[in-house]
Amino acid sequence: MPGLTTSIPFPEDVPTHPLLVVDYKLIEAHDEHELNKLWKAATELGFCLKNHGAEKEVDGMFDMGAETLDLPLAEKMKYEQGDNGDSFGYKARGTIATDKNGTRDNVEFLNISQNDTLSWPRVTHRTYPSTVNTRMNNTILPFVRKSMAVNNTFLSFFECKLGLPSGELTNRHAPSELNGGEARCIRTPPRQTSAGVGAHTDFGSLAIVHNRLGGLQVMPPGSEKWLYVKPLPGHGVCNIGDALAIFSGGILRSNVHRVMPPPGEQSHLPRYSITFFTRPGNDVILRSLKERSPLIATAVSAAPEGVYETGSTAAEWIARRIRKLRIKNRAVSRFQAMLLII
Ligand SMILES: O=C(O)CCC(=O)C(=O)O
Ligand SMILES: [Fe+2]
Repeated sequence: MPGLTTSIPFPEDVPTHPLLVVDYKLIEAHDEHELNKLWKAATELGFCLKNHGAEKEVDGMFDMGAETLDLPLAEKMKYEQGDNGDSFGYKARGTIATDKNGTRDNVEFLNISQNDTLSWPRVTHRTYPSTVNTRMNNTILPFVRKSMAVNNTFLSFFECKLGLPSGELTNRHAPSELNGGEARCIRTPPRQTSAGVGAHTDFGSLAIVHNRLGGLQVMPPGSEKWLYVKPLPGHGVCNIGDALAIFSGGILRSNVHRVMPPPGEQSHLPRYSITFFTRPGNDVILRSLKERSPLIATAVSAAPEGVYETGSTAAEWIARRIRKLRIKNRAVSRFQAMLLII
């Protein structure tokens, strides 16, 4: 079980940022102290989640991810996401940029759509390698369902705290609609020296990241310093994405994070992570819900004009962000720029 390797401990001497730990069992029990902690974390820097109930499913996802990413490259390339802004499928190494200079990444992704998982064996968006298909019912579906339930609980809670009518957030994430929600496995080869995933905020609404090795880093607000998040066994790391930041007029914070090689001796191991992303329905317009909540209206009025009015649907927003990352698209635009100069 490659993702489960804990034989080399996280080093003691690297700077870490201790995220707040939220206990999902207490959230389900409406424990006031825990709910306050969740709200604080969601409006500041994200949090670690324990007792999420998907521990067994997460282990299965690490196995499924490793089995799939171990397939021959030619087989995986049949499912490559391409340069048009699609996320689902396989992302080969070296296809996206990790910084402004266009430095190529060194990670592979396997992205499995929430819609495809729920409609399996009917194809909603695309097909997947055989190692995914054989695990769809017994591994991926239970993982996706449990992760959706956790995120849905959070969305309902945020609705309430933001003073939104019930359903304003959850209905924008209806599983029956086409959406960009996905389960992701990332693999970084051992002994890397540069970023695996460059600094970013997540495109969608909520992400739960599970990892066994270090590598995930956050930049706390008001700081210029990257700090590792030390993986805690059985815990997920929850991040708010851009869509929730926009809906809430910035009250919910999408935090900046990146993936670096695991620290110290852990860098000798391949690194796997498993993430579930909840994203709004494809046709949902990304704009603040200021008409639906006085609290959000106040937050928006204090922000520069128009920052929470993207004019984009969730599908356009995500596709644009992914297209921009793909090296090929950058190469084309540099070439076009050259033609313009000549
Ligand atoms: O691998 C990780 O720890 C985080 C991955 C991540 O941030 C992402 O896929 O958006
Ligand atoms: Fe991320």
